[in-house]
Parts: sequence; structure tokens; C-alpha cells
Amino acid sequence: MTLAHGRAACEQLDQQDPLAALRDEFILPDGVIYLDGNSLGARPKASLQRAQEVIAQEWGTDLIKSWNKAGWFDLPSTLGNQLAPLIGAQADEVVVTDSTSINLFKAISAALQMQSGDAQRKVIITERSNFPTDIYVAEGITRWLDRGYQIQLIDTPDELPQVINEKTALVMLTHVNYRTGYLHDMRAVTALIHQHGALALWDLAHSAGAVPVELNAAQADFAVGCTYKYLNGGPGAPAFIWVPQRHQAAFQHPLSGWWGHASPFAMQPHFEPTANIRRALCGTQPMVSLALVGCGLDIFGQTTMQAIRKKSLALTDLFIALVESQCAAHPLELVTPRSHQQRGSQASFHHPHAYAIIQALIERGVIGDYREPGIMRFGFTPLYVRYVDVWDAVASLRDILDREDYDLHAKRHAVT
Ligand SMILES: Cc1ncc(COP(=O)(O)O)c(C=O)c1O
Ligand SMILES: Nc1c(O)cccc1C(=O)C[C@H](N)C(=O)O
Repeated sequence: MTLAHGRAACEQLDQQDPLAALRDEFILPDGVIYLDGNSLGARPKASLQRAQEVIAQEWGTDLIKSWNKAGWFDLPSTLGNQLAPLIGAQADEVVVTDSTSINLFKAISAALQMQSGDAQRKVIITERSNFPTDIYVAEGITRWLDRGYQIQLIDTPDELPQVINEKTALVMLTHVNYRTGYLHDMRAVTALIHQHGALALWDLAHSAGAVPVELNAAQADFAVGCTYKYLNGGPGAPAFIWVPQRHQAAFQHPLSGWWGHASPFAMQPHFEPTANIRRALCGTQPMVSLALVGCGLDIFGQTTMQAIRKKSLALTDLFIALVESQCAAHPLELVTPRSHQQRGSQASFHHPHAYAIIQALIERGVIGDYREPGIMRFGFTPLYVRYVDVWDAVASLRDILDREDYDLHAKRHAVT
């Protein structure tokens, strides 16, 4: 079977797919092809019952006892330990807590503190194309510290060997770029950063649950990431922060709230950080949201990141090949790397009318999204996206393009 066999070939691929049964773990509305799991993952079926349990039983009936009885107080660490193997971390190195932006604040501050013994290390390097919150948080810290820290923005990863030097305190990169899907070689880039005595902070928002990640093997220094994308934790679900054992004793951040204290219930008047990863915590966590993160993570227990990666590459390969063959008459330009080594779990195309086309696709039940400038972004979550979905999505795209069936004046929503 080849692509020439059309949709039937895709059906056959679905029949042979070892991950096919996992789609049944999710709620997906009829008539919708969901290619936006890189922004908000689909809902695990189990999450409704779990929410009911937390609200009715743990909160409603057991009330305050649930901090102990239902494991609420330990939940950031319990979930961190469940997430750890998916990102190449050990137990007791990850907590699920706060938002990615807040965890970036903690990790950047701690990294600058760790480098403060070397007065010349004042530069934070990142990419101009990084997700804005990463840059904004770094800007906030440098402005607030007012100690001469600077942010250096690079335009392509190839610049890294030239720009990292003895003035670099921290290199902060997003492992898979949110817009293009470019995947960094974490191991090689971290080694380069370390050669110059700088620290490496990785944002795994588009990698955790999407591509295999080996934080310890790469000798990374810090990592943060979201649980509401490929990990299917739910809208606004708490994020995570990873600090390897070797840095935990030195990891100090300014959000020194009581959940990070060595003995929170001793109610001491001074802050003393706990010795372990819980020093990355700040204060009380949203238990209903936090509990749902477990439902997404449970599904990963039924497969491996290697199996997920294999299907992810097959889906994106197929999507790219179909778009390029079926829509060749139209000015679509692939902005995602073709090379497997450099591709995350998405495919993005530039088109002059990208926003209007995405809106037309959404109206037909094919959900992707739009990112400036002029980019249609499609995320592929191998746990629930099928090969036939890829075929059908491209058929809709082709029809919209051939008929010019899109509204150039389509209303710009707040969220694109
Ligand atoms: C790379 C990256 N970092 C961070 C975030 C989000 O951070 P937060 O959850 O704090 O809004 C996103 C997406 O929203 C992202 O793509
Ligand atoms: N985090 C989001 C939000 O708060 C509202 C709407 C979308 C999002 C997203 O996840 C955007 C996403 N990080 C991106 O890669 O563009």
C-alpha cells in the first residue's frame, strides 16, 4: 500500500497502528479532526469521574482531611514522579506546580543566583523566535534585578557556537519551537553551553509527551513545561519544573513560599528551603486541576515515548507529503524541518491567507490554529490522531484552497 491507494491506505495504517486503542481513552466530538493538541490536549475520559471524585468525595465529604487522606499535599511530587520517566528524569526531581511562566521565573532566578559568583556572567541567551512568555519573564527578572543583566536574542540556532562565551550566565531554549516545530539536539546544545561554563534551561512545553526527552542523559541543568498540551492535563492545568539532584542544594528562587519550606507546619518566622525538589514549590496548589493531570499521565503508562515518536513522525511525514502533493497549486510553504532529527510533533505551513484558511478549516471541523506571521499550525498527538484524520484534513484543506472558500475578512478572535 502506498499513498496512491488513498484513504484506504490510511485506514489500513490505522488498523495496524499499535496505539489505535488509546484513542478510546479520550473524548473527541463527532465530526471533529483535532490537530491542536499542541495548544490544548483533548480530554481523557477518566477526567470527568476524577473531577467528580475530588469535588464530591475529597472536598465535599472529607474536607480538610483530604490534604493527608487523599494525598493532596504530596500531589505535586506524586505527579512529578509519574511524569519523570517521560522526560528522562529520576524520581524526586520534578514537581507539578504553578504555571510554566512562574516556573520559568523560578528557574531563571535560581540560575542567575548560581552564576552570581562570576561577576562577568551577565548575559542570558535565547531565541527571538522563542515563545514570548519565556523572553518576557527573563526581561522582567533582568529589569527588576537591575544588576546589568542582558538578554541576547539570536535568530537561528546556528549562531549558538559564536555567541556563547565566558559572559554567558544562562542559555534558555525551547526544545521544540512553538511556531515552526524545530527540535533542538538537547544533548549537543547542552554540551556546547557547558563548555563555556553557562547553564542550560530547557522549556519542554512542546516536547513533554510529544518527543522522547532525556534530561539527565543530556546533563541539562533545569527544565520547565506545560501539562495541558501533549500531556492532556486540562485547560490551565499546573505546569512542571525539573531540577536534577546535583543542583537541588544550590537551587534558590525568590518565590520562597511556605510549600517550599523545610517544615511548613512548624510555622517558623523565617524561610528555610526544604532539601529536596519541593523547594521549587511556592504555595497552595489548585487541587481539582492538579488531580486531573494524573488522568493524562495514566494513559502514557500504556505505551512508550518511542512508540509515540514513531507514529508522530509517520503522521507528520504523511501530512507534509499529502499537503505538498494535493495542494501543490497553492502558495503553501513548509516552515517545519523535513529532517526527523529536527522535527517535533507538528507541521506548520506559511500561506498569505493563513488566518482565513484556518478559520475555514475550523468551520469544517478540522481544528488547527494560526500563529503570526502567516502560519497555519497543525499539532499531531499520536494518542488520538489517526492516519485517516490526516487524509481527511488535507482533503478539506485542498477543497478550501481550490474553491477559495475562505473569508479574507474573517474576524480576528482574541485567541488565534
Ligand atoms: C514554549 C512555551 N512556553 C510557555 C507557554 C505557556 O506558559 P503559561 O502556561 O505560563 O501560559 C507556552 C504556551 O502557552 C509555550 O508554548
Ligand atoms: N497557553 C495558551 C493559552 O493560555 C491560551 C491559548 C493558547 C495557549 C497556548 O497553549 C498557546 C501555545 N503555547 C502556543 O504554542 O502557541
